[in-house]
Amino acid sequence: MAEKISSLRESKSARWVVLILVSFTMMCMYYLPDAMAPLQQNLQSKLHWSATDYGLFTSGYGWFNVFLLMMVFSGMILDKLGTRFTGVLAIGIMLAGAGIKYWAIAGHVDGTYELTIGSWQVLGLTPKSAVVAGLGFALFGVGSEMFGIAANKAVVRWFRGKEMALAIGLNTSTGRIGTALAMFTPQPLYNLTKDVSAPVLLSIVLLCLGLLVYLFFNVIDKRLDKEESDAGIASDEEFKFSDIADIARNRAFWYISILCVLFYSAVFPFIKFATNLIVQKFSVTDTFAGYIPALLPFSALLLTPLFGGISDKKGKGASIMILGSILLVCVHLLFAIPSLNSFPIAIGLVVVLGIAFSLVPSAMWPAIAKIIPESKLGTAYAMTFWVQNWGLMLVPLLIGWVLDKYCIIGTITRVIDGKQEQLTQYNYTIPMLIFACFGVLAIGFAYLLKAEDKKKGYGLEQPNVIE
Ligand SMILES: N[C@@H](Cc1c[nH]cn1)C(=O)NCC(=O)O
Repeated sequence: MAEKISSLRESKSARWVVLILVSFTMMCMYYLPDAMAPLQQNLQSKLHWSATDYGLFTSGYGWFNVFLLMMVFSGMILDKLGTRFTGVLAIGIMLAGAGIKYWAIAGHVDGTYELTIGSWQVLGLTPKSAVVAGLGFALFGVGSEMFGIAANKAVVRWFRGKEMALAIGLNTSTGRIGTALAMFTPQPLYNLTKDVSAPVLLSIVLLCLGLLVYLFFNVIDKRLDKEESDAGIASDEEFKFSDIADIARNRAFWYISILCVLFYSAVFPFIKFATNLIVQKFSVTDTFAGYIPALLPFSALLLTPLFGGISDKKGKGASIMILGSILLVCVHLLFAIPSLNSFPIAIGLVVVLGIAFSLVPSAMWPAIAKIIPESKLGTAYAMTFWVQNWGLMLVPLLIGWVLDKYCIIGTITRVIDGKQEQLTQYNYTIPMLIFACFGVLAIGFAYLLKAEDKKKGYGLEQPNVIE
C-alpha cells in the first residue's frame, strides 16, 4: 500500500514559506506589547501617571486572559475551528484593542477613577487614561495570546518530525524583531511627533500588514487540508472538555507551565521597566537608554533559532531550560548591585539576558509538543499561556507599586518640550531582587521537569529530528 504522506508538508520550500508568512505576522503582533516601555517617563509626565499607574496599564495585557479565561476559550476555538479562522479572528481582536489603547493614550480620556470596596481602596485617584488604555491592552492581549497559540499550532502541524524546534525558534525570533523595533522606534517617533501615542498608531499599521500576510498563509494551509483529505489522512480531532482534565493530570505539563510563568515574569515585565531602570541607574539619556534593552530581543533573535537547531539535533531540552534560568538569576542579581552602574555593564548584562531568553523558549515550547498529543496541543498551549498571564498581569502591578512605595529617592527637574517637568527618581534594587527570586524558583521547576522526564521518558533530552 502506498504510504500516506503529504507532498506539500514534505516540500521544504512550502514549509519555509509557511514559516515566513506566520512569522511575519508574529513580528507585527509583537510590536505593541513593548512599544510603550521606552516612553514610560514621557507617559508619566504627559498623562500624569505614577509608576503604579504605569504598572496598572501594563498589567492590562493579562486582565481578560486571566479573569475571563480567554485563553481557554481561544484554545477551544482553535481546536474546533482551526488555525486559519482563529488567526484572523485574533488579528481582528488585536486591532480593536490597539484602537482603544490609541484613543486613551492620544489624550481623549480625562479625569480620574476612585474605587473602594469596603475599606479596601482598589483604585486611588487613578487617571482614567491609564484604566482605558489598560482595557484596550487587555483586549489586545486576548488577540495576541490567541494568535500566539494558533501560530505555534500551525508551525507544529507543518514541522512535526522535521525541524520543529528550529521552526518554533525562528517563529519566536521573528517576534523578537517586533520587540526590538518596539524598543528602538518609540523614542525617535516621539521626538519627531511629540505624541506618545504615535507608536500605537504604527502598531495598528503593522497589524493590518500582518492580516494581509496571514491571509496568504491561509491559502497555502487550505491546500494542505485538501491534499490530506484526498489522501485520507485524518484531520485534527476536535476539542473535548475532557482534554483540559487530561492535560491537567500531566505533572510535567504543570512543571513547564510554572517554569514558564516564573521565567517570563522575570523577562517581559522587566522589559517594561528596563528603559527607566537604565536611565536611573546608569545615567544615560532616554533615547540611548531605549537602545540598550533592545539588545535583549536582538540577541534572542539571533540565538533562539541557533539553540532551537541544537536542541533539534542534540536534545538536552530540560538541561537547556535549567541553564537559561541560572543565567537569568545571575543577570538580575548583578543588576541589583548598586555599585555596578557603569553602562558597558548594562550592555553586557542585557546581552546575557538575551542568551537566557533564547535558551528557555527554544526548549520550552517544543517540550510541550513532546508531552501532549497534537490533537490537544492548542488547548495545552492555551493553558500554559493562561498560567503565564497571571505573571504578566500581577508582576508589573507589583513592580509599579514597589517602586512608588519603597524605591523613590527624589525628584529632578528637567526641561521637556520647553516646559519644566518634575521627574521621579527610583532605586531599582528591590525590583531587581524580586525578578531574581522568580529566576531562583524557575531553576527549581526546571530541575523537577528534568526528573519527571527521566521517570516518564517524554524524551525532552532526546533530539527532535527524525532522520
Ligand atoms: N504568551 C506570549 C506572551 C507575549 C508577550 N508579548 C508577546 N507575547 C509568549 O509567551 N510568547 C512566547 C515568547 O517567547 O515570546
